[in-house]
Amino acid sequence: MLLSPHEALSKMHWTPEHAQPLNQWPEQHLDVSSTTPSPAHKLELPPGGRQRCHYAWAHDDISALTASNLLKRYAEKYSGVLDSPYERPPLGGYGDATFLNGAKGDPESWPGPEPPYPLASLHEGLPGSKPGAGGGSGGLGSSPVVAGNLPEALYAGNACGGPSAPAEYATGYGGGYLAPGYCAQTSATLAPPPPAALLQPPPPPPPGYGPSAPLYNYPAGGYAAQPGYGALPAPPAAPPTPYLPSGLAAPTPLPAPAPPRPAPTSYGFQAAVAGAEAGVSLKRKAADEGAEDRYRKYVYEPAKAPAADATSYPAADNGECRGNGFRAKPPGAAEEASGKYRGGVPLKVLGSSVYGPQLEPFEKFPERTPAPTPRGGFAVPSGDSPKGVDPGALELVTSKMVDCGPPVQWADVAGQSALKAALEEELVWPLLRPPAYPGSPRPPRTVLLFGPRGAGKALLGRCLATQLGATLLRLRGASLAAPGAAEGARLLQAAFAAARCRPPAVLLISELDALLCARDDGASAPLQAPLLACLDSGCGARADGVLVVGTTSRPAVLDEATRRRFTLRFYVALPDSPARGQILQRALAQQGCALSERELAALVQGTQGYSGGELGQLCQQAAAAAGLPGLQRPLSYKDLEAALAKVGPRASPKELDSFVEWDKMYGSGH
Ligand SMILES: Nc1ncnc2c1ncn2[C@@H]1O[C@H](COP(=O)(O)OP(=O)(O)OP(=O)(O)O)[C@@H](O)[C@H]1O
Ligand SMILES: [Mg+2]
Repeated sequence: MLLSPHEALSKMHWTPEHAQPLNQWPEQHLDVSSTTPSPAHKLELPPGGRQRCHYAWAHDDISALTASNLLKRYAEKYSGVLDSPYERPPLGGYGDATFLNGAKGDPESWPGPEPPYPLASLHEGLPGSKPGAGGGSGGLGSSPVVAGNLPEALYAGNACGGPSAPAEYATGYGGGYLAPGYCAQTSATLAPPPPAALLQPPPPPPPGYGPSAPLYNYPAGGYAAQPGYGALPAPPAAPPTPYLPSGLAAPTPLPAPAPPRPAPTSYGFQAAVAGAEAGVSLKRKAADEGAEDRYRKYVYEPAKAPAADATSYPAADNGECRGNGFRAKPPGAAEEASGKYRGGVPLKVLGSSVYGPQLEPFEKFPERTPAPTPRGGFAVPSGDSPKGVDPGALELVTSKMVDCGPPVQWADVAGQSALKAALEEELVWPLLRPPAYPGSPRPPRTVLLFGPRGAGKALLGRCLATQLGATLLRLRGASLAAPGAAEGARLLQAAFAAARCRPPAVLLISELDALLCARDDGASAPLQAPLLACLDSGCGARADGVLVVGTTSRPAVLDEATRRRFTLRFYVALPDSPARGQILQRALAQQGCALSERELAALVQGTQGYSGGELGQLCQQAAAAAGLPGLQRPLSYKDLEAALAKVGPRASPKELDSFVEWDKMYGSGH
């Protein structure tokens, strides 16, 4: 029987409007009853050869039933094409062979690699390939025959007119796996909506044909962008992976995890948006957080007797000037200090674990490069007597007020980590650092330390002098006020003058409030005006190399004028438990007493609210009660227990609250 598709169709649903597309089809006469192709057929083979065309040659005699089935099959195929209600590409674009077995028959180059599909349809044997199911596709694929034979059935459901992924593989194929030609989008601008038949839900994939075992073996990138799809971005080429079928694009690799963002610190955003003031407080907060670690490594060792030589703080300064009129510690000061304190018992020997980890020696303060040229006339002592200053008072100050005690390192101050960090960063470093540029803001020259009595304010003042390598001059407000207003003013002026003559110098004025208190007779504080005048002249614009440290346990006495003269105002709080443990250890070691860890912990517990000074008094009281040092026995815990009854904390909770309040209002915070 010799039939051509054209003839077959003409017997089925041939109508004149179908003539045009069908006329474009190459005539293919198939001798379905013959076992060999006719010479005409051989001539009509496309140049690609047999493998390419996949003609369904009949190699054996076939029965009438088979011939009928074949006829029906081709007829349905063509009718499926013709019955498709919506627009589709010209049939010639697909080539005749396309409708036969998916092979290309048209001479135009097809954008994509050779479909490696075998003759046997992949849909055969699949439940979804039954006639009528359509594999979820419409158009060309709506014909059960076509859908059963042609992988192009998948293309038909694409609203863009191009190939698309089936819905059940949308997640697997839809994103980065699909080549541009898949055009998974259903753009209304590109094509009219598919008919209702096309919206049929696709049949579920058979077992084993999930996204992980894809039936559709489209090679990645095998479908180049179709005309009009150019706007679609090409998905990244996925590397093939051994566990995927060949030709299937591997999942798009996840983007490399972003590097962990540094944990947000108190610096940065908040400081930037909240302005300079917030920045300062946040900076302190950060210092607070970091300070504990920074100072934990300091050794807290018992101090030895004052140096035999009184040159720890050289009264006559011949050293070079550094930075803002201050210089680093005198050469060898750090070594000298460590040498002096080396004989002490480190905390890790005596201390218990409750007092922190093992401590290491304090790092030396980093050496600063000397300023290229000394600044101002205070860099090198002039040797001239300051004008307008009583020479007798000056002599008195020089002989009596210059402190020649041992240097005090940061490690010698127990606890107060945040405060030490703030002092170092806001005072010591700016003073030692050369000015960034001519006319840059001057570092602070005045600092007020306020807090309960014995909290260590004077100790910190001495420490500042050590860190700055400065001459230390000490004044007591009560001592200045005692001889009378005139004498007190004279001494005050002489002290400031002496400090200016010996730069760098730290002028430590303890009990500052005594200079500001109103007299008993009701008259205003006679020394306040001289003090303010000295602060203005001694720390004024032209005064380099002098730092004034005022301390008070009554900050409320300071009026605003005095308060303003102190650029920085820091609260020196009572020592916390670890700091109390360190102070007690140091004091007890001097008495030759070593408590057990449990006893020390109990003592620390029992001395809550004690200042450093009171802890020292407690140990002295215990020693005195035990008759030491005449009694040749070590101090015991019982002695200290007995002393606890006699030496108690002086600062009341109400007083402590007032410090906190004042700090909130006027303090620099740390
Ligand atoms: N944190 C501390 N670490 C070590 N010793 C301390 C500490 N605090 C206080 N002391 C000791 O306590 C004693 C009193 O300290 P200091 O004179 O510095 O206190 P103060 O705050 O100036 O007291 P006042 O208000 O009475 O002048 C000193 O011997 C000091 O060594
Ligand atoms: Mg003091």
